[in-house]
Amino acid sequence: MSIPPDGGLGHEDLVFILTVGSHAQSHPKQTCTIAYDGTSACKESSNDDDVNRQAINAGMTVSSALSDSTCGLYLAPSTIPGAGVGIFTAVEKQIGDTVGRGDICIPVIDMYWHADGITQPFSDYFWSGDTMGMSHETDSDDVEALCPGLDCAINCHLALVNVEKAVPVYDDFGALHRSRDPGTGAFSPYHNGTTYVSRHIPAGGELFKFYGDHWFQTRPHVFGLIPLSEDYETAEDMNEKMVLLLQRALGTRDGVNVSSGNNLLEDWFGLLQKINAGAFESRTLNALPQSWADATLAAKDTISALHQPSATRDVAWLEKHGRCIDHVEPRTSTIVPQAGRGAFAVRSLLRDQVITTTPLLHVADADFFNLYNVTSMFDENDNEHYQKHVDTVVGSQILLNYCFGHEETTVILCPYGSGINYINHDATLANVKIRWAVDFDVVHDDEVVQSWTVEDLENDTKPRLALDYFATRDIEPGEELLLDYGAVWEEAWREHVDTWQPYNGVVDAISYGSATTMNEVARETPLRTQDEQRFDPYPGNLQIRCHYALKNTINREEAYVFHWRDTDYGYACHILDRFIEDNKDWYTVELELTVDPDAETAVRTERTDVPRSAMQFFPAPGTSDLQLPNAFRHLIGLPDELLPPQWRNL
Ligand SMILES: C[S@@+](CC[C@H](N)C(=O)[O-])C[C@H]1O[C@@H](n2cnc3c(N)ncnc32)[C@H](O)[C@@H]1O
Repeated sequence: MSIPPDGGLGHEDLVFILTVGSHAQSHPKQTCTIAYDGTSACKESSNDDDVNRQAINAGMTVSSALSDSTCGLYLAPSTIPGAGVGIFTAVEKQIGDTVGRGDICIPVIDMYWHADGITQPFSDYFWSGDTMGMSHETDSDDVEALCPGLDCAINCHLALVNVEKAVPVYDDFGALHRSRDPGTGAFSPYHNGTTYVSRHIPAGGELFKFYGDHWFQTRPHVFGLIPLSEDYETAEDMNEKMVLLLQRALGTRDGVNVSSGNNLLEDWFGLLQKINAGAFESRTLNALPQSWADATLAAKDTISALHQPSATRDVAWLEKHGRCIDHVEPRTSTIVPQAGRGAFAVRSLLRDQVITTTPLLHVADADFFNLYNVTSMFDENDNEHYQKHVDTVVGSQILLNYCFGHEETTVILCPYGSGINYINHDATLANVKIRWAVDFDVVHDDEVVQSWTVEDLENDTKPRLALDYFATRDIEPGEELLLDYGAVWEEAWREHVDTWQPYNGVVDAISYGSATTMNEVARETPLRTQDEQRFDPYPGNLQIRCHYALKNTINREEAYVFHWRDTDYGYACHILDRFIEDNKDWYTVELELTVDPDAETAVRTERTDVPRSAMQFFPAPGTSDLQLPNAFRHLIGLPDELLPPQWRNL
C-alpha cells in the first residue's frame, strides 16, 4: 500500500515561467523557467503538451481525448515487498504521457486542531494542501489534501520514480452558485489532477511517485538505510568510475567477456559486500551495484535499469490477478442536478462485472470529521489563544461526503479508488452496487469483517478492507454510473433542499465572486487601486495576491508575463497606484511578505513597474463554497447487509 507524504515543492523551489513575447508569434512557443537564483532555462512547448492542454480546456480528461478499448491501468500487489497494492500500467508509457483519467482531491482543513488526538490513517496519505493549490482554504497553514485516486495509491521507489504527483485544477465557478443552488459546497472543487509520466515505463511496469526523501528519513524503523535520491546519483557516478578502473585493471574495454570467476572481481565485490554488510553504514553504498554483471549493466544504462525488471509484472498476470482501475472517467453529471461531477463508463461493462476494487481507509471515531466552534482569547501578555468548544459542532469536513458510514456505527470507511469517488446517488437509476471485495487478499482481509471490533479498528489503521463495485446491468460506454446511497442519505438530501436558504456571510450570496472567473474573464482588465476599491469594491470574498517572484525587485525592460501555476498562491498585496506608460498599465503594489498569520508584524515591501499578470484573484481564506455553513454534508450509506454486527456501537 502506498503511503504518500507531505511532499511537494517548498517555496524555495518556486519558479515563474515567462513566455518570450517576441518569439510567441513567429516561432514555436517557448517557455522559460526562471528560478529565484536568477538562472533560467527555456524549452519549446511540445505538441503533446498542446494536445493535452486542448483536451483539458475542452473539458475532457486527457485520457478521453485518446482512443480507448482495453484496460490500461491495474491495481495489483506491489512489487515492493510489504507495500500492499500498487498501480501498474498495462501499456508502455513515454515521458510526457498521461496516466489515469484525472483525480479528485479533497481538502482537510485544520485537522490537527479539530481532530487532535483521534487515531486516523490519513496522515500517511495526505499531500500538503499548499502543493495542491489549497492554501486559501484556511489562514492557519493547516490544510491537507487527500487525493483518493492515483496520488493515494501509487507507491514510491526512489530509484524508479516514473510519474509526477498530480495537481488538481481548482474550479470554483462550476455550474452552481451559492445564491440559488443547494448543492453548492457539497463536493470538492479540486478535480482533474493529471498524472504525467517522467521516465519511460515498460508495459507491466509499476508506477512510482516521489514522496520526498524526508518521508523515508523519518521512517528508519521501516526502511533502514534505504538510499535517497542523492545517493543514487552519487552511486551512479561512483559506479561509472569503479567500472572504468576495474576494466583498466583487467585489461578489457567493455569487461563483458571477463568471467564471473575472475579473482580480482571476486575479491573486489567480496570486499564491497563486506563493507556493505556492516563495516560502514551508508545509504550510498546500499545503492551501489553489488556484482560485476550489475555494475557493467548500470554503467552502460543506469542503476535504475537494474531495478526495472523486478518492478515489472507480466500484463497477462495483471489481467488475471489485478483489478482494472480505468473503466470510468469523470465528467459533469448529466443525470443528477446539483451533484457536480459524476463517473462515466469509458467502455462497455457487463452485468455483474467488477468495475473496480477499491481499498478503504477506516476511521473508528466518526468525530474525526467534526468542525468545532472556536473562540479566540488574549492572555495577560497579549498572546492569542484559541479555545475549541467540543460541544458545538458547526460543520463537517467535506471528506465526509466521500466516505461510507451507517447510523448504527462510528466506523467510517473512505475509498481511494481511481474514479469511483465521482459516483453519484440515484436510488431508481442505480446501475452499480458494492460488496466486500472477493478474491483480493492483498487489500481485503475478510477476517476484519468477520471478527474485528471497533476497538481493533481503532488500534490498527492499516488499510485491510476493500470494496468491489460491480455492475447490476449491462452499461454502455458514456453512461453515468450511479449508486444507491441509501434511504437515510436520500432523506437527508431532501430535507437539505427543502430547508436550504442562501447564506449571506462575508459577502451576500448574490454578489459572491468566483476567483476562477475573475482570473479568466478579467485577465487583461486593469485592476482597481485601493483608493478606487473604496468606491467600487471587488466582491468581499476575493483577495488580490501578487506573484512570488515579486519578492525580488523586477526589471521593466524585460516585458515579461508572469505565469501562475495551479499551486501558486503568492503574497497578499495591495494596489497603491496604477499608471500608463508605453500604452500599458503598470502598478505600484505593497506586498505582505510574511505569510505567517501569527507573525506580529507583517514584513511589507513596495514594488513598482509591476505588470497586470503579476496579480491574481484568490478566494479570501475561509470564504470558499466548501466553507459555507449551510453546505450539505452526509456520509454515503453503507448497506445494512455489509455492516458487521460487532461494529454496531450506536
Ligand atoms: C461521493 S461524492 C460524488 C461525486 C461528486 N458529485 C463530485 O463532484 O465530486 C458525493 C456527493 O456528490 C453529490 N451528490 C451525489 N449524488 C447526488 C444526488 N443524487 N443529488 C444531489 N447531490 C448528489 C453530493 O454533494 C454528495 O455528497
